[in-house]
Amino acid sequence: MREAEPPPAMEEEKLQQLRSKVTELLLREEWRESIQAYSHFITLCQTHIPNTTHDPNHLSKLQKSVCLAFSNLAEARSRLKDFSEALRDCDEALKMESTHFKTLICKGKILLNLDRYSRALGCFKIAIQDPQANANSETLNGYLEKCKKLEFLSKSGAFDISDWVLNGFRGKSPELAEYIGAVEIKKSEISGRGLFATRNIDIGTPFLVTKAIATERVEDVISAKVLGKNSDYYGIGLWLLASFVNHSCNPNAKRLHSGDHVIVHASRDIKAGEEVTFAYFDVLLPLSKRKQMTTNWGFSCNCKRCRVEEGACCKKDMRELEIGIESGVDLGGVIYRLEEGMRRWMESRGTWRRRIPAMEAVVESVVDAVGSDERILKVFMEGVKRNGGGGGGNLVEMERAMKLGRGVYGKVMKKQAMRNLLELTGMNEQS
Ligand SMILES: C[S@@+](CC[C@H](N)C(=O)[O-])C[C@H]1O[C@@H](n2cnc3c(N)ncnc32)[C@H](O)[C@@H]1O
Repeated sequence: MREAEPPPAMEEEKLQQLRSKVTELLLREEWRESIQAYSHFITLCQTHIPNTTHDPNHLSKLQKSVCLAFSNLAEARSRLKDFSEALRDCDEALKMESTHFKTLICKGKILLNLDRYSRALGCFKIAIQDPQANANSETLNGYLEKCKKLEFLSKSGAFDISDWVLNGFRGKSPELAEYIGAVEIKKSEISGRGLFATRNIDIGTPFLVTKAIATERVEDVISAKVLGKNSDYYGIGLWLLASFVNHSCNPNAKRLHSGDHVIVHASRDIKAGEEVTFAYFDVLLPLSKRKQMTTNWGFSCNCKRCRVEEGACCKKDMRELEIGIESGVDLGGVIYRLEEGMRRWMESRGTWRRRIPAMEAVVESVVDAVGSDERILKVFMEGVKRNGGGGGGNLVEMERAMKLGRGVYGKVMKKQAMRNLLELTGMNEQS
């Protein structure tokens, strides 16, 4: 026997009760419960829609309720970061009312979160034409500007994180967009697959800015860890494209974490076709310690530097260097002695083009390998200060400092900001 349909008044009352309940859940920000309740509410409304076709007013009211419920459902899902389902809910709402203000804002915000800047811009552009936009014009214009800015950044890679760096990586982290520069994934000689440059990349140039696809954090925000500057780094994440970058003890790229994003820049000039590599750990360590580190990481390092240092040609020099580092811990002294040795060697032979000797290999493995290490920059600054500098030398030294600085911080720092930073570290005292 068919169950009798409830009279419209009763049905309306039931819906009203459910409506109050879901609104309360939403206001209390109980997202999971809101999702359940809204889904139930929508199903209930949808079963009643066929019974209301004879009453256009009632039908339209019901459809409006469903549209709003889908919109709120999307909001609740997006709060739980279920963006794909949330987008589907937005589209359901927009099917019923293509310019639904609340849904357009919600969809725009979701798309922004998913780094779909131009589609997000499209949503906000429609929303701003709604009369309700007047009361929210500041927020809406903010979103429009943000979309335009991020769209530009994702196309140009013209990031500037000067303020944040100069502020010691504290405070508001810079607004970043996903950006993929001239790179591709290919088979690597180091191990498995690797990331390769498809064009020459100048030192300091950011060529990959990407958001973590998964994070696990102890603190609310993953804070930046740049060479020990931020000791409060408590988080792990998976950055898909960056995860193809192999380790090298002579790396040519550097990472900088900002929120969920990682910015990758060239810490040395990278040639087209060259593999992009990171230092997974402190590569200023001597060979024996680095071997321990790679063992901890679960692999045996197959980078060029390790292969050279393991080779017979420079074992003696490397041993001396290791003893020097282990006993003296005077990093500056070691590096300067090595540079001095290299200079003398060059002078005695009168040319740079001869066969690369052991000492040069040693110097290269220390200075070149870790040139993007902030400690090297500091040692260099101290050396410049100690030696006084002066006259034309200043300019050359400043250029070297700028190059080292770009290796450390990247071109993501404006030139003037970089100058200020270097001056803060003491470069100005000699001018
Ligand atoms: C983040 S993945 C790099 C991408 C990896 N090659 C792939 O094909 O997916 C890190 C892994 O690559 C390998 N690897 C990275 N650098 C290496 C190196 N210098 N020598 C040997 N294996 C390395 C190790 O197996 C390491 O666990």
